[in-house]
Amino acid sequence: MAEPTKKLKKPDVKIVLLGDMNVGKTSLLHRYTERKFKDTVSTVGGAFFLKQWGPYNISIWDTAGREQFHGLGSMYCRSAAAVILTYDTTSWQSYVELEERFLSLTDTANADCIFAIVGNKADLTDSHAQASNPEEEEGTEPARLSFSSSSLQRKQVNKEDAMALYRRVLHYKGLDEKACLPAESMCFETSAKTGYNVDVLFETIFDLVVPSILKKRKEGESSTVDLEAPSTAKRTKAGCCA
Ligand SMILES: Nc1nc2c(ncn2[C@@H]2O[C@H](COP(=O)(O)OP(=O)(O)OP(=O)(O)O)[C@@H](O)[C@H]2O)c(=O)[nH]1
Ligand SMILES: [Mg+2]
Repeated sequence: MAEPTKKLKKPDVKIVLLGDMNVGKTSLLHRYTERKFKDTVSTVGGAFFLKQWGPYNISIWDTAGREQFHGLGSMYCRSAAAVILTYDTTSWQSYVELEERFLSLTDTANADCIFAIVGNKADLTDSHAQASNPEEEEGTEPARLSFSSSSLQRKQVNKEDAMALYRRVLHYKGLDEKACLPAESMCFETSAKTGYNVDVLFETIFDLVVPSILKKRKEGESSTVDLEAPSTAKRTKAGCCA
Protein backbone atom coordinates (compact mmCIF):
# COMPACT_ATOMS: atom_id res chain seq x y z
CA MET A 1 0.00 0.00 0.00
CA ALA A 2 1.40 3.42 -0.92
CA GLU A 3 2.33 5.65 2.04
CA PRO A 4 0.52 8.97 2.27
CA THR A 5 2.65 11.84 0.97
CA LYS A 6 4.09 13.98 3.77
CA LYS A 7 3.21 17.63 3.39
CA LEU A 8 4.88 20.52 5.19
CA LYS A 9 3.01 23.76 5.42
CA LYS A 10 4.83 26.48 3.60
CA PRO A 11 4.53 30.06 4.85
CA ASP A 12 2.06 32.03 2.78
CA VAL A 13 3.78 35.27 3.50
CA LYS A 14 6.82 36.74 5.22
CA ILE A 15 7.14 39.57 7.73
CA VAL A 16 10.61 40.81 8.71
CA LEU A 17 11.76 42.64 11.84
CA LEU A 18 14.65 45.01 11.11
CA GLY A 19 16.53 47.44 13.31
CA ASP A 20 19.71 48.13 15.21
CA MET A 21 21.05 45.76 17.83
CA ASN A 22 19.50 46.10 21.27
CA VAL A 23 16.27 47.80 20.16
CA GLY A 24 14.24 44.77 21.28
CA LYS A 25 13.28 42.86 18.11
CA THR A 26 13.74 39.45 19.70
CA SER A 27 11.98 40.60 22.86
CA LEU A 28 8.98 41.80 20.86
CA LEU A 29 8.69 38.44 19.16
CA HIS A 30 9.06 36.60 22.48
CA ARG A 31 6.42 38.79 24.03
CA TYR A 32 4.00 38.08 21.22
CA THR A 33 4.65 34.37 20.82
CA GLU A 34 5.42 33.33 24.41
CA ARG A 35 3.49 36.01 26.29
CA LYS A 36 6.51 36.95 28.37
CA PHE A 37 9.56 39.15 28.65
CA LYS A 38 12.66 37.08 29.10
CA ASP A 39 16.41 37.38 28.83
CA THR A 40 17.77 37.49 25.31
CA VAL A 41 21.14 37.09 23.68
CA SER A 42 22.06 39.21 20.72
CA THR A 43 20.70 37.46 17.62
CA VAL A 44 23.10 35.71 15.28
CA GLY A 45 21.96 35.65 11.65
CA GLY A 46 18.21 35.30 11.88
CA ALA A 47 15.42 33.04 12.99
CA PHE A 48 11.78 32.74 12.15
CA PHE A 49 8.56 31.97 13.90
CA LEU A 50 5.57 30.53 12.08
CA LYS A 51 2.21 31.99 13.02
CA GLN A 52 -1.11 30.48 12.04
CA TRP A 53 -3.45 33.36 11.35
CA GLY A 54 -6.87 32.01 10.45
CA PRO A 55 -6.28 29.78 7.44
CA TYR A 56 -2.93 31.42 6.67
CA ASN A 57 0.65 30.66 7.68
CA ILE A 58 2.74 33.72 8.35
CA SER A 59 6.48 33.60 8.98
CA ILE A 60 7.91 36.34 11.15
CA TRP A 61 11.65 36.79 10.75
CA ASP A 62 13.77 38.10 13.57
CA THR A 63 17.06 39.44 12.22
CA ALA A 64 20.36 40.41 13.80
CA GLY A 65 20.94 44.13 14.26
CA ARG A 66 24.67 43.74 14.69
CA GLU A 67 26.72 45.33 11.95
CA GLN A 68 28.61 42.12 11.22
CA PHE A 69 25.39 40.47 10.00
CA HIS A 70 24.33 43.39 7.89
CA GLY A 71 24.98 41.57 4.62
CA LEU A 72 22.28 39.04 5.41
CA GLY A 73 19.55 41.62 5.78
CA SER A 74 18.58 41.91 2.14
CA MET A 75 18.39 38.13 1.90
CA TYR A 76 15.93 38.02 4.78
CA CYS A 77 13.87 40.77 3.20
CA ARG A 78 13.53 38.98 -0.11
CA SER A 79 9.83 38.72 -1.03
CA ALA A 80 8.74 40.14 2.31
CA ALA A 81 5.14 41.33 2.43
CA ALA A 82 5.78 43.54 5.46
CA VAL A 83 8.80 45.02 7.19
CA ILE A 84 8.79 46.25 10.77
CA LEU A 85 11.44 48.95 11.16
CA THR A 86 12.21 48.99 14.86
CA TYR A 87 14.00 51.60 16.96
CA ASP A 88 14.43 52.21 20.68
CA THR A 89 12.47 55.27 21.86
CA THR A 90 15.37 56.19 24.17
CA SER A 91 17.96 56.09 21.39
CA TRP A 92 18.01 58.68 18.63
CA GLN A 93 20.86 56.80 16.99
CA SER A 94 18.74 53.66 16.62
CA TYR A 95 16.18 55.77 14.77
CA VAL A 96 18.82 57.31 12.49
CA GLU A 97 20.24 53.88 11.70
CA LEU A 98 16.91 52.72 10.27
CA GLU A 99 17.27 55.08 7.37
CA GLU A 100 21.04 54.93 7.04
CA ARG A 101 21.60 51.22 7.36
CA PHE A 102 18.36 49.26 7.15
CA LEU A 103 16.04 50.88 4.65
CA SER A 104 18.11 49.87 1.60
CA LEU A 105 17.91 46.23 2.73
CA THR A 106 14.22 46.31 1.88
CA ASP A 107 14.94 46.74 -1.85
CA THR A 108 14.44 42.96 -2.18
CA ALA A 109 11.01 43.04 -0.52
CA ASN A 110 7.76 42.80 -2.49
CA ALA A 111 6.85 45.87 -4.52
CA ASP A 112 3.68 46.22 -2.44
CA CYS A 113 5.50 45.61 0.86
CA ILE A 114 3.84 47.21 3.89
CA PHE A 115 6.00 49.19 6.32
CA ALA A 116 5.50 49.72 10.02
CA ILE A 117 7.71 51.96 12.18
CA VAL A 118 8.00 50.74 15.76
CA GLY A 119 9.43 52.58 18.75
CA ASN A 120 10.07 49.96 21.41
CA LYS A 121 10.95 50.31 25.12
CA ALA A 122 8.04 52.71 25.62
CA ASP A 123 7.93 51.57 29.26
CA LEU A 124 11.16 53.51 29.84
CA THR A 125 9.63 56.79 28.72
CA ASP A 126 5.90 56.51 29.24
CA SER A 127 4.11 55.87 32.53
CA HIS A 128 1.08 54.57 30.63
CA ALA A 129 3.17 51.87 28.93
CA GLN A 130 4.74 50.97 32.27
CA ALA A 131 1.44 50.13 33.89
CA SER A 132 -0.64 48.94 31.00
CA ASN A 133 -0.19 45.22 30.64
CA PRO A 134 -2.72 42.90 32.23
CA GLU A 135 -0.48 39.92 31.46
CA GLU A 136 2.64 41.15 33.25
CA GLU A 137 4.44 38.38 35.08
CA GLU A 138 2.82 37.42 38.34
CA GLY A 139 4.35 38.97 41.42
CA THR A 140 5.69 42.04 39.68
CA GLU A 141 2.51 44.08 39.88
CA PRO A 142 3.17 46.04 43.11
CA ALA A 143 6.65 47.06 42.02
CA ARG A 144 5.43 48.13 38.60
CA LEU A 145 2.58 50.18 39.94
CA SER A 146 4.95 51.97 42.25
CA PHE A 147 7.02 53.39 39.36
CA SER A 148 7.35 57.11 39.81
CA SER A 149 7.90 59.61 37.06
CA SER A 150 11.52 59.85 38.23
CA SER A 151 12.13 56.33 36.88
CA LEU A 152 11.26 57.49 33.38
CA GLN A 153 14.02 58.17 30.89
CA ARG A 154 14.13 61.02 28.46
CA LYS A 155 12.29 60.13 25.31
CA GLN A 156 14.55 60.77 22.35
CA VAL A 157 12.28 59.82 19.48
CA ASN A 158 8.70 61.05 19.33
CA LYS A 159 5.77 59.63 17.41
CA GLU A 160 6.03 62.63 15.04
CA ASP A 161 9.61 61.60 14.21
CA ALA A 162 8.36 58.09 13.47
CA MET A 163 5.62 59.41 11.21
CA ALA A 164 8.12 61.62 9.38
CA LEU A 165 10.31 58.56 8.84
CA TYR A 166 7.34 56.58 7.55
CA ARG A 167 6.70 59.27 4.94
CA ARG A 168 10.37 59.25 3.93
CA VAL A 169 10.20 55.47 3.57
CA LEU A 170 7.26 55.82 1.18
CA HIS A 171 9.18 58.47 -0.73
CA TYR A 172 12.23 56.18 -0.93
CA LYS A 173 9.98 53.45 -2.29
CA GLY A 174 8.53 55.85 -4.85
CA LEU A 175 5.05 55.42 -3.39
CA ASP A 176 2.32 58.00 -3.30
CA GLU A 177 1.49 58.79 0.33
CA LYS A 178 -2.18 59.26 -0.47
CA ALA A 179 -2.44 55.76 -1.94
CA CYS A 180 -0.73 54.14 1.07
CA LEU A 181 -1.74 53.30 4.61
CA PRO A 182 -1.61 56.49 6.71
CA ALA A 183 1.38 57.20 8.95
CA GLU A 184 -0.85 57.46 12.04
CA SER A 185 -1.90 53.85 11.73
CA MET A 186 1.52 52.46 10.76
CA CYS A 187 3.64 53.95 13.55
CA PHE A 188 3.52 52.16 16.89
CA GLU A 189 5.09 52.66 20.27
CA THR A 190 5.51 49.36 22.08
CA SER A 191 7.00 47.77 25.14
CA ALA A 192 8.17 44.19 24.94
CA LYS A 193 8.67 44.44 28.69
CA THR A 194 5.09 45.23 29.64
CA GLY A 195 3.39 43.99 26.48
CA TYR A 196 2.09 47.45 25.66
CA ASN A 197 0.80 47.55 22.04
CA VAL A 198 2.62 44.35 21.04
CA ASP A 199 -0.46 42.33 20.02
CA VAL A 200 -1.89 45.37 18.25
CA LEU A 201 1.31 45.75 16.25
CA PHE A 202 1.58 42.17 15.04
CA GLU A 203 -2.11 41.57 14.50
CA THR A 204 -2.60 44.81 12.57
CA ILE A 205 0.14 43.67 10.24
CA PHE A 206 -1.24 40.13 9.94
CA ASP A 207 -4.55 41.56 8.78
CA LEU A 208 -2.82 43.88 6.35
CA VAL A 209 -0.83 41.13 4.63
CA VAL A 210 -3.86 38.93 3.96
CA PRO A 211 -4.58 40.63 0.59
CA SER A 212 -0.99 39.88 -0.39
CA ILE A 213 -1.56 36.18 0.41
CA LEU A 214 -4.76 36.12 -1.62
CA LYS A 215 -3.03 37.79 -4.53
CA LYS A 216 -0.21 35.25 -4.40
CA ARG A 217 -2.67 32.38 -4.27
CA LYS A 218 -4.55 33.76 -7.20
CA GLU A 219 -1.30 33.78 -9.12
CA GLY A 220 -1.36 30.04 -8.66
CA GLU A 221 1.32 29.28 -6.09
CA SER A 222 1.06 25.98 -4.23
CA SER A 223 0.68 26.30 -0.45
CA THR A 224 2.45 23.02 0.30
CA VAL A 225 5.81 21.50 -0.46
CA ASP A 226 6.26 17.79 -1.09
CA LEU A 227 8.95 16.47 1.28
CA GLU A 228 9.28 13.22 -0.61
CA ALA A 229 10.16 14.68 -3.96
CA PRO A 230 13.34 16.61 -3.10
CA SER A 231 14.66 16.92 -6.62
CA THR A 232 11.53 18.52 -8.02
CA ALA A 233 9.97 20.18 -4.97
CA LYS A 234 10.34 23.94 -4.78
CA ARG A 235 12.32 24.79 -1.64
CA THR A 236 10.80 27.12 0.88
CA LYS A 237 12.93 30.21 1.27
CA ALA A 238 11.85 30.65 4.88
CA GLY A 239 13.05 27.19 5.87
CA CYS A 240 16.62 28.01 6.79
CA CYS A 241 18.43 30.04 9.35
CA ALA A 242 21.89 31.48 8.96
N1 LIG B 1 12.88 48.28 29.33
C1 LIG B 1 12.80 47.54 28.22
N2 LIG B 1 13.84 46.78 27.84
C2 LIG B 1 13.72 46.07 26.69
C3 LIG B 1 12.53 46.07 25.92
N3 LIG B 1 12.71 45.27 24.85
C4 LIG B 1 13.95 44.76 24.97
N4 LIG B 1 14.56 45.24 26.07
C5 LIG B 1 15.92 44.92 26.53
O1 LIG B 1 16.83 45.38 25.53
C6 LIG B 1 17.90 44.47 25.35
C7 LIG B 1 17.97 44.01 23.91
O2 LIG B 1 16.80 43.29 23.57
P1 LIG B 1 16.76 42.27 22.33
O3 LIG B 1 15.36 41.86 22.16
O4 LIG B 1 17.78 41.20 22.50
O5 LIG B 1 17.24 43.24 21.17
P2 LIG B 1 17.43 42.91 19.62
O6 LIG B 1 16.89 44.06 18.85
O7 LIG B 1 16.87 41.58 19.31
O8 LIG B 1 19.01 42.91 19.46
P3 LIG B 1 19.92 42.10 18.35
O9 LIG B 1 19.48 40.68 18.36
O10 LIG B 1 21.34 42.28 18.81
O11 LIG B 1 19.70 42.78 17.03
C8 LIG B 1 17.66 43.33 26.34
O12 LIG B 1 18.39 43.60 27.51
C9 LIG B 1 16.17 43.42 26.63
O13 LIG B 1 15.84 42.92 27.90
C10 LIG B 1 11.44 46.90 26.35
O14 LIG B 1 10.36 47.00 25.76
N5 LIG B 1 11.64 47.60 27.51
MG1 LIG C 1 17.68 39.83 18.64
